[in-house]
Amino acid sequence: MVASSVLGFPRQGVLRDLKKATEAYWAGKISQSDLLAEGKRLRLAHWKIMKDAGVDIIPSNDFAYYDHVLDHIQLFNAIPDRYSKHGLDTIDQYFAMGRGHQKDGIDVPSLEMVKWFDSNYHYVKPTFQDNQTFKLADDPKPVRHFLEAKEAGITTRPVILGPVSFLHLGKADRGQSVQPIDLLDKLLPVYVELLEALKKAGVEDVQIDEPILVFDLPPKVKEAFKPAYEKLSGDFLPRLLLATYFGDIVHNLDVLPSIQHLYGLHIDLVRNPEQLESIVSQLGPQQILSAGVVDGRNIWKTNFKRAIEIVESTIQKVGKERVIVATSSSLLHVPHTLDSEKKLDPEVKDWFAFAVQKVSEVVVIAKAVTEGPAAVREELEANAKSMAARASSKRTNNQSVKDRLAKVNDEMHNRQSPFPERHSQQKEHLKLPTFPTTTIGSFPQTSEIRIQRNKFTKGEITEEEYNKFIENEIDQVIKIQDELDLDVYVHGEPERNDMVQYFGERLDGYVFTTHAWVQSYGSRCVRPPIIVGDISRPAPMTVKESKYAASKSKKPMKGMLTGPITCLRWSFPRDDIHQSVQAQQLALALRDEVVDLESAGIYVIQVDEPALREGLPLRTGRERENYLSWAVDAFKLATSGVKDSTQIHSHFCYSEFQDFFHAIAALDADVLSIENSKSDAKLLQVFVDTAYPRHIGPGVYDIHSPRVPSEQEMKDRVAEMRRYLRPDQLWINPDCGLKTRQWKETKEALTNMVNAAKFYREKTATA
Ligand SMILES: CN1c2c(nc(N)[nH]c2=O)NC[C@@H]1CNc1ccc(C(=O)N[C@@H](CCC(=O)N[C@@H](CCC(=O)N[C@@H](CCC(=O)O)C(=O)O)C(=O)O)C(=O)O)cc1
Ligand SMILES: N[C@@H](CCS)C(=O)O
Ligand SMILES: [Zn+2]
Repeated sequence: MVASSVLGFPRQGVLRDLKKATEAYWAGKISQSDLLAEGKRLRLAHWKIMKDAGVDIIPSNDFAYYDHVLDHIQLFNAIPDRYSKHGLDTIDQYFAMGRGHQKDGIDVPSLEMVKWFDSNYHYVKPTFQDNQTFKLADDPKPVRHFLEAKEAGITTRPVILGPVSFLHLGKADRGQSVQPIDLLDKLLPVYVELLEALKKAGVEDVQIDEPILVFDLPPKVKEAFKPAYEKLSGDFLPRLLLATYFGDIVHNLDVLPSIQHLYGLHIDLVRNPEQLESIVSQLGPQQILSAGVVDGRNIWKTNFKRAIEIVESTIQKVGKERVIVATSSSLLHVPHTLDSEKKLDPEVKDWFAFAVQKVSEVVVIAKAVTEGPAAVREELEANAKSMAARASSKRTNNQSVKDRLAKVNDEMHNRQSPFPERHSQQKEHLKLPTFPTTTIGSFPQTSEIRIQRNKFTKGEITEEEYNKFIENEIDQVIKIQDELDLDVYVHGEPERNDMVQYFGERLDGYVFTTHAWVQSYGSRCVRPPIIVGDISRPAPMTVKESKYAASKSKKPMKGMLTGPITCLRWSFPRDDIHQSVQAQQLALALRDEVVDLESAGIYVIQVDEPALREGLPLRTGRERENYLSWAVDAFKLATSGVKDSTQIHSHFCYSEFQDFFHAIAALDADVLSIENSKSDAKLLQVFVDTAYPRHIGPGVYDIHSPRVPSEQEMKDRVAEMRRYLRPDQLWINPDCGLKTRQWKETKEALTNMVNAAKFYREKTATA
């Protein structure tokens, strides 16, 4: 029999129940036990969905209140002193690491949070000390959750992050120099202890994730697998199925023979079906292959015919008893259920599968290969019909979009003049002081804004009333920026539900959902729009609000757009045409918007590309350069239609550019704002090494945390930046937009930020 398996399930629940409970707990509206009870309810509900669907191998310990990597930090007691010394309750200490803690006399910023591989999910980075020790938590969560499921009559396979990935995905704490992988010997005994405890609780198999095997790894990290997995195997421990996802592991094949004593291996055959042959050739004679054929990263229905062919070919190679049919990765990255979507056009709804539907898909595929296609004939026929309908739909063939694309030429990718000429015109035109201050676009999305938007969506208020409300919000935001004395203003983005969803809702070729939420970080979720066809812009998308704001402000107003790559990456993209074509279609739509903004009197335009980096293929080499080439072209196509005197900004909320700086430079943006407050200012060295000529605003404070940094902290940060950047080059801004913050902390933090900028402005003037 071929077993079916799911690598992980979304945590939030049908209506983002976990988000609501967590935020209510933070706000002091529910108790700790209420929150824990809600977590338990959700876990049980999700296990039951999988059990009722007939899944053979159901995951546990995939649930996390904030982030699963953070769970492991606490599980192994890799908790920096600054969090452990206050005697906080376990869960509060956990949230303090995730989001910072600033109350009851405790003031500690969060740990760094970064992208999980090439997804839009963020994990909390393990942060190690030179004298790091590890200790297994009392009552370890993987054991507790396994027993919880068992009590409900559900046998699960716990998921844990493997020791090599846990270390490699971490970093040395600020001021420390330890190389995380050197901590392996100290960490392994704690893994053994955990596995022993799991075995004692009745666990037979564990899914141990080592996703870093998809990267190009330093030799030292590669060599760490052998000793690690030797120590983690033995009759006294559960059997281990090592899981990889989001890429192929063929380049790390030489690691596999060293871990032959593993029970099995999981590989992603959605991304890289071609790796099957090589992997199978390295499997030991008894080892299981878990074939990831149901996409954990996108919402398209699985093509059963294709998936069954892959599984059948695996069976031919290793035999039925050694194959598992699985999701390609955890389903964390897809929304909960399609059943909640009552407004989707039935034509496209028939093309989609969310987590609940994907759970059934693995069961159908496993049954098809176990019992033969006749056992699931109806499902196979319906699936073939959906595939055919999608392939022949009119949505995917818009001739006018194709015609316009054919006319794109090189000239359309370049600004009229090089930067020095543009800069002198912009200087004349905008008259900005040194160390100009600005924000990244969004101001707090208050519950009042969300309530009014919700009322408008439901038809409870008219468009006129909603527009009036938005204008009033813009008025307020301008008044506050006047009071703060910022230099380049923004309109605050009150009309936007999300920086990608908003554009998806205004472009042809997209559909959007009502409940299809996906966790982005902590309690924050996004509702990615879905690209179903060729993209075009039926009408201006942002001009009305920006024009209104500009008419009310005395300082330059920055127009605010989401760039083509970010629109692509944070949507669910099509899988029937190359992403470069989708990016080009988006770029042309945005180019029209940029030109329309300029015509409306907006002379500073920011085109956000925070997703540019996460789109980088995970391995270095030709594939990466190819991506960067079309991604940079898309940005330039979107932004090059304006005059020299119009200043193009771009924004990235990450600080690691080292591996693709040439692409950032090639964007030719007049001003870049980047995240920098939580990373080492040394990362700015790349701007020095490359003699980067244009302007940069490295964020001076972290916006993910409610904590307000003092004026002195920001001055210190600016002082560090000044070691790398020329005074005439440096802008002062936060790390990212302020939509998740409250007004009180926003005003306080920005006051400190503007004061820090003024301090340096005066100092430079008198020097
Ligand atoms: C900058 N980032 C973004 C990423 N991806 C995106 N797609 N967008 C981003 O901005 N990736 C990297 C980072 C991640 N950062 C964030 C930051 C903030 C959020 C966030 O705040 N998400 C919100 C949801 C946003 C949204 O769409 N809001 C809707 C309201 C929807 C809603 O809650 N409706 C209620 C009813 C209304 C009410 O009564 O409040 C309901 O449906 O129940 C809107 O504004 O209209 C979040 O709350 O999690 C995400 C990623
Ligand atoms: N303009 C957006 C960028 C977020 S990455 C914002 O300010 O929210
Ligand atoms: Zn950002």
